[in-house]
Amino acid sequence: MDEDDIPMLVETVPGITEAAPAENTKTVPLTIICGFLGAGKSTLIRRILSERHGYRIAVIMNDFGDTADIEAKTINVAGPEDPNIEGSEEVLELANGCLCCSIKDTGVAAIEKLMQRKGAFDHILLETTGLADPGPIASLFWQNEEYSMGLGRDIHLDGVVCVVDAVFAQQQIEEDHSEDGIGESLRQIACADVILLNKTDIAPIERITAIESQIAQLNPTAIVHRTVRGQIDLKHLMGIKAYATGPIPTVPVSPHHEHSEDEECDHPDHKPAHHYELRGISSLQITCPTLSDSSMDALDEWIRTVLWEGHLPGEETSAQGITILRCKGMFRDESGKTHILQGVRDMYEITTLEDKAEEMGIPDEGKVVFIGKGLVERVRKSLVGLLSSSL
Ligand SMILES: Nc1nc2c(ncn2[C@@H]2O[C@H](COP(=O)(O)OP(=O)(O)OP(=O)(O)O)[C@@H](O)[C@H]2O)c(=O)[nH]1
Repeated sequence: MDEDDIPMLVETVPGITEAAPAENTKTVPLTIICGFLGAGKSTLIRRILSERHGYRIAVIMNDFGDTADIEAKTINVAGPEDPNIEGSEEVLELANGCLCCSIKDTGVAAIEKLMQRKGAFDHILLETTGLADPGPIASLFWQNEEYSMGLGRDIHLDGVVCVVDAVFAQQQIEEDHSEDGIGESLRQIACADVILLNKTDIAPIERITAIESQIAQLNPTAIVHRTVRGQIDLKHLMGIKAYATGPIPTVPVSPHHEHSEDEECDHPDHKPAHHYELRGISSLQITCPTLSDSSMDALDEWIRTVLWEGHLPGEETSAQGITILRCKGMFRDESGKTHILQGVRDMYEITTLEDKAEEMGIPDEGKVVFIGKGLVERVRKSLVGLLSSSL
């Protein structure tokens, strides 16, 4: 979709999903669609906007960050099936300025206003600019105290989808330098819950498998789909509940994520064979035994210290600071309760599953995954030591 194109609300088969007034009890899921310049975000969105799928989807295009001098964006809401397409037009204006501030101060309110006027959507897609770091945007939309009590009470973050260019991703990661040396293309991959490895029609197979294995090591929690022009069943993008505090699927581990002999093994007794790191970004994936109350507290303190202070518990500061971009986890306590860890940047929460884990098919063995910078062997050892002390 060109910059000047207007995003539309798709209202496919009338009658299947009539515009309903926003219910107070139901919040609308929001998916952030990120991806580096030219990866195929707009192609994906255009496809969603023109496809008959029966959902009312609001697409919010956001080009903030591409230029400091942003003109007010207009969001045009219309249904292609609507005979009064002209009449159903509705325009929202988002404030100028940086992406985060705009979303926080105006964007969320604008979306809610839109919902009040047009009825609740089934889903909201927020397409970010190719140079955006989705982390701060995700933390803004992730339900938390500030938002559930204020703005964003009608919206919840469903997940972050990253479109990756199978042809150029590796080159982009190499060339894309930002101030802290990580680069936005890498941050986007690190923060994603679902990755569409796009343009697989024109990428050589060796390149596809190479970037797939790179992604698997950088972000083992992301589910990767190969796509051509964003062709994918929407169920893989929407309603994925990646930030759910209730029942969530186990941390996904696809076959190529499983460790082989020459790859790193999570078991505390096994020494890691190597540590994969790109521009300082890597992932830490550790098997979690059943935890005692004191181990639960220790894990909570470990996470708090690492996320909020950027160093390990017991260390004053770390010469090599730790920055967590995303964390996920699931573990059991001695009473048999299952706990879910969700985090983005320095925000995290650990919630207890109300339902019985066995009934939901959740495995006994827990797992925690951290993705970020500075996750060196010392950090791994610290966490493995903490978790194995409860064995
Ligand atoms: N061959 C091929 N071309 C694709 C595919 N997906 C997108 N393209 C083309 O790649 C170019 C960039 O796609 P866009 O959808 O505009 O990418 P974008 O991520 O929105 O780009 P920016 O808005 O600049 O960040 C366009 O010419 C698309 O037609 C694909 O799977 N295969």
